[in-house]
Amino acid sequence: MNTNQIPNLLPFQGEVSFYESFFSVEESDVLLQQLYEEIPWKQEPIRIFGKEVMQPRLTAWAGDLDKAYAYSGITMQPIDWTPALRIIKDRIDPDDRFTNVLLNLYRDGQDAMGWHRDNEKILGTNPVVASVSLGASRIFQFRHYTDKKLVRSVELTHGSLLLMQGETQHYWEHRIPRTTQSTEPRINLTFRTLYG
Ligand SMILES: O=C(O)CCC(=O)C(=O)O
Ligand SMILES: [Fe+2]
Repeated sequence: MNTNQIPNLLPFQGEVSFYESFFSVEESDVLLQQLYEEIPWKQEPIRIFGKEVMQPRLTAWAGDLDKAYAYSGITMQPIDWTPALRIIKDRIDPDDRFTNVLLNLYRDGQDAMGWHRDNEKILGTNPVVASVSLGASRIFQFRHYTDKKLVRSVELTHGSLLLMQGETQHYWEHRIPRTTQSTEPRINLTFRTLYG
């Protein structure tokens, strides 16, 4: 992927590029519907400060079947690539660098994801994360890990691709805040490489 002409959304200490219409509207409509139906979406509990709470969204983990994914006190067992996932992966990852994808289904604006970094050891030192969004537009925010007042925002639209790389996961947290604006579902796919 050639990212040379794309501006960096972060001012320093990381690289984030955004491709608004990576997939056409027609293609995105079909992929959204297909993923909605073919993925075994589940609401999973996570542990936060020792307490078990349900995640405010549905999730799934797909790709390399040898690679379970452990985060926030849960371990997700992978499902195989589905037809829609293969179509998306072939388009964003022709060199076959990513081993797996984490899927999130935000049922409406009340579903969200809190501040976090994608910095699990298994992702290596400078993880490359490719994030595909389908369905309702949602605001995606970055905030600097030590200067929490330093925030950058981008609207993740239907068919968009956001690429996080370099030192991003060391210095910046990200989240999808709740909103009263959006009532339609949104599916997000974050492609990752798991080492080992
Ligand atoms: O839904 C999104 O755009 C963000 C997902 C995310 O940050 C993650 O899966 O780690
Ligand atoms: Fe993330």
